[in-house]
Amino acid sequence: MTINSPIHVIGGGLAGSEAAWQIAHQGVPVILHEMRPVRTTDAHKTDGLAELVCSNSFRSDDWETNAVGLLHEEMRRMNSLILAAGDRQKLPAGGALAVDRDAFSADVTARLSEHPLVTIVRSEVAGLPPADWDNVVVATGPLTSPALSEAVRARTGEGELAFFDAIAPVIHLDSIDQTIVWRQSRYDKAGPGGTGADYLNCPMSKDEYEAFIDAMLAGEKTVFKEWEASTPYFDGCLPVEVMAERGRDTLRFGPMKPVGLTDPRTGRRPYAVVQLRQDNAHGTLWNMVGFQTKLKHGEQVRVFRMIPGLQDADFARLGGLHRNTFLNSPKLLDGGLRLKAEPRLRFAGQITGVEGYVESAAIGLLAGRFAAADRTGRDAGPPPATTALGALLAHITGGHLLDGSDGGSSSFQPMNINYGLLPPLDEAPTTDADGRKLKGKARGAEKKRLMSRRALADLGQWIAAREPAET
Ligand SMILES: Cc1cc2nc3c(=O)[nH]c(=O)nc-3n(C[C@H](O)[C@H](O)[C@H](O)COP(=O)(O)OP(=O)(O)OC[C@H]3O[C@@H](n4cnc5c(N)ncnc54)[C@H](O)[C@@H]3O)c2cc1C
Repeated sequence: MTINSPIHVIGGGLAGSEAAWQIAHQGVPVILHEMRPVRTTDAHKTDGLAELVCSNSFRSDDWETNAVGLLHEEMRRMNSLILAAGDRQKLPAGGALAVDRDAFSADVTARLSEHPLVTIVRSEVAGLPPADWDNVVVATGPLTSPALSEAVRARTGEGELAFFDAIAPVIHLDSIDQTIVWRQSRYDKAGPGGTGADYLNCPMSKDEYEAFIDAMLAGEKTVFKEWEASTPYFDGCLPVEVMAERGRDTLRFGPMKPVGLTDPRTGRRPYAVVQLRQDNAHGTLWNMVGFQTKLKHGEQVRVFRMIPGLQDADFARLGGLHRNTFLNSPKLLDGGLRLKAEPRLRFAGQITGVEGYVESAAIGLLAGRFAAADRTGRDAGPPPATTALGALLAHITGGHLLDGSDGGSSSFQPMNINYGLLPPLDEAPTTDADGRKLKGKARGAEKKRLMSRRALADLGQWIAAREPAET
């Protein structure tokens, strides 16, 4: 293969469009295969590239104190098509970046159609790509066509490609009240790789438990979309409120069972327990074990803050349950997003286990650059882990802790970008720029500011070392 042999990108959504753009921008020809309008998904309505299937918002555009805003800024500095089109087609939306969805999709479609190195083919890739496609980016999204998802599942192994996400909330460690929770594994069992004190435990008295069950039963839930409802709940993925509906004690004998745990404050076993398990290698994020839920987001915050120790919880991710095709990426993909078992196939977008328009496009950006670098022999390398781009990549390719100790084969579930994915600062700030002592929210905001500045400085150096022309 020569530098003029095309790279194939499958799927012209947020990730595939960005990947194709990045590849072409590196001077490599690219063929973008999009199945719409020949075939479509249950959510898409048009034949436009990068169609936004639901909200028209890319969320906060504040790069200083919001992680998705930081990701926007990093992508702008990396010549992102999705961010440039978003900026061109933006609508007034306060601090958020919201776009005119039709104009945005038309803009992306036009830029790619006009690019001399991009060819757009409107057809489904209905199985693994032909053997002579040596460099492929698969960006077919949460609603990948059945023929291709079956082929990927056959290649990756049963159980390594999920068709539903069952997301339990994830909480920032520094918002958990350490005077109430304690570290202990059930019966102090160390298990493989554990210490016997691997979980954070939130104890509940009988009254607290009863009030919690009442709140959960009364809480407003989201409903499945019509096409999602035909798929039944999977074993082990029952929403916590559905379990509560089956009997007031079901949770106390299920995920909230207190057996093998002793509250050091009382010396006794509590009436019920909510367990939190470490979610990332940095140890900054903890997920609520067994708490996948369809409670509305506002209700989750209200109800879950009733749990002792979580009264001030800052949620990095709230729970949910959706149709969603995604890989067990930390196990299957290498650091360059290639399938370890078949490195010609690289994955991008939501199918890699990131969540959201911007995150999907961000992984498309990296996959496109990595694919082009393979072709040209230039060093793409991963962006520093201190950047939002690098942190997201690190999370899906290994930073998330794969955990089998609760009996599940994988606890990997889709993730939005958040500051908990970035390595903590060497030293947390105690004073502001004027030397005033920082407390509470102001301290948290200053921490984010410092992490954002570190990210952009590190990204700048990384870009300068690789692409002097772009600095
Ligand atoms: C119903 C729904 C609502 C969502 N709402 C939001 C939201 O409001 N905000 C948010 O941030 N995120 C939302 N998401 C999550 C997610 O960020 C988006 O789905 C996002 O579009 C994912 O980007 P992607 O490029 O990975 O996939 P997509 O944008 O879905 O792109 C995949 C493309 O691949 C094509 N394709 C699929 N299979 C094949 C094949 N075999 N051959 C050729 N082409 C193929 C599809 O037609 C599609 O164009 C939602 C997801 C769903 C399913």
